[in-house]
Amino acid sequence: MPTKHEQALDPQSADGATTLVTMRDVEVYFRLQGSGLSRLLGSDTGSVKAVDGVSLDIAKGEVVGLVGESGSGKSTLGRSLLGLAPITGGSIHYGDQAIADLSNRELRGIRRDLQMVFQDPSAALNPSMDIETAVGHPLKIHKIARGNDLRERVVDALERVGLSPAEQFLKKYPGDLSGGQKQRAVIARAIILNPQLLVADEPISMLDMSVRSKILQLMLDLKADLDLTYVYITHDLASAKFFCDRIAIMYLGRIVEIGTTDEIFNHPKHPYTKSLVAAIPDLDPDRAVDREVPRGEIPDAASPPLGCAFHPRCPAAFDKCGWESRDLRALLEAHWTKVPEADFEAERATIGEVDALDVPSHTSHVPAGKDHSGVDVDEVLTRIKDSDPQEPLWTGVSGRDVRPDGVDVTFEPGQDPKLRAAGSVQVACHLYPE
Ligand SMILES: Nc1ncnc2c1ncn2[C@@H]1O[C@H](COP(=O)(O)OP(=O)(O)OP(=O)(O)O)[C@@H](O)[C@H]1O
Repeated sequence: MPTKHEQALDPQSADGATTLVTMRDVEVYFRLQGSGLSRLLGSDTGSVKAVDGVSLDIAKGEVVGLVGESGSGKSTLGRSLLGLAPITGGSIHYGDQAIADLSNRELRGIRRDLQMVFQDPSAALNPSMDIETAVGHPLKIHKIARGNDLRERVVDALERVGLSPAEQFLKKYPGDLSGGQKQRAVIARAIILNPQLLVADEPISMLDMSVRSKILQLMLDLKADLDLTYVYITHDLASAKFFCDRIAIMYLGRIVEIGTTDEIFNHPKHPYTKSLVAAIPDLDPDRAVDREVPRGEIPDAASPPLGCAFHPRCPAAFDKCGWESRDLRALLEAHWTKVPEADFEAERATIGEVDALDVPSHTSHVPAGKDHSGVDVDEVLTRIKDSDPQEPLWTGVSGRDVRPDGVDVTFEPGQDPKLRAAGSVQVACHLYPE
């Protein structure tokens, strides 16, 4: 007879697996503080969309990877799952319980089932607490065991994570342990309450190369022994390949592609996924291939690009992708870093102040410099276009109106691609229309 709790966790998905966590349109927006004056005036200081409309089901027993560059929202999404980062939109259900609706007491109860392993084991362990106390702490907090029973459970957890013989570790302090041993102790603490799901946030990135795969192997062994489910957060696609059943590629708060590990590695669809897969270092120099690393850096999440957020860096971008004023400014500046000094001086004098292009818009005005006209500006724009006709920004230009004081450049409004099925993966990219 299943317990009430087990019944709650028993919505069967189509393929028969039990869905443990259901996320729908999850948003985690952080309000920007702004200056004291703007707060006083009540003006809108904007927000960072750390997670921006993520839907994801996690089946019991799965290892789901959240992969992306720094700032893509992986940690915030992982934290939101445990109620550590409050959601500002959408819903997260653990079984039939909506995480956002839980009281603090109920959340504490849920945290027996949902545990987190962090990146830095040194920061996760109190340096003045011995390992027995640290690993047994959750049992004490939840009033589950004490005395000999508690010690036995700690010994069992330490043995399970390979800190063996456990008795030799009980009275040690974190400072006595290596990085790998500390992370094993952190994992022991995370499993001691028999959780259902572990969110592991870059659990190996601060460890020596020599122990990284051992820790991942330990986690896989524990998964088999304890029937665990993992959410594995990493910027390192190679480790996700080893560890995950399914991988969600994140970019600026969104999932841009999700599929089985095999699909993601062997048939990546989103240009961002392709670039991440191509950027994995190849240990065999004879098999080295050209790397299609995305150009530029990940944009500011407080002011993401219009249209598809990846378009400014995308090698496959085209007219629909959402070109805008900031792309034009970036293009002008990139061009000016490449031309000879004299051309730069002349073009820079022809075009006036371009700061206004920093306001995101599909219409922009490129002003003429002092003693120059719109015709002169248009000539410069033509020269720039002719110098690199493959530049995808020009596919998005729907109008170039020459005015006396400059040129109005209008872009196709573009669209923000939704995540949708493309073959056996889901992908958010205009290259894969409905
Ligand atoms: N408490 C917060 N207040 C304001 N902004 C935040 C906060 N936490 C995260 N952010 C912002 O949200 C975005 C996503 O951050 P997050 O840490 O989730 O990304 P990440 O992919 O895990 O990156 P990293 O690997 O560097 O941790 C970033 O732009 C970050 O600056």
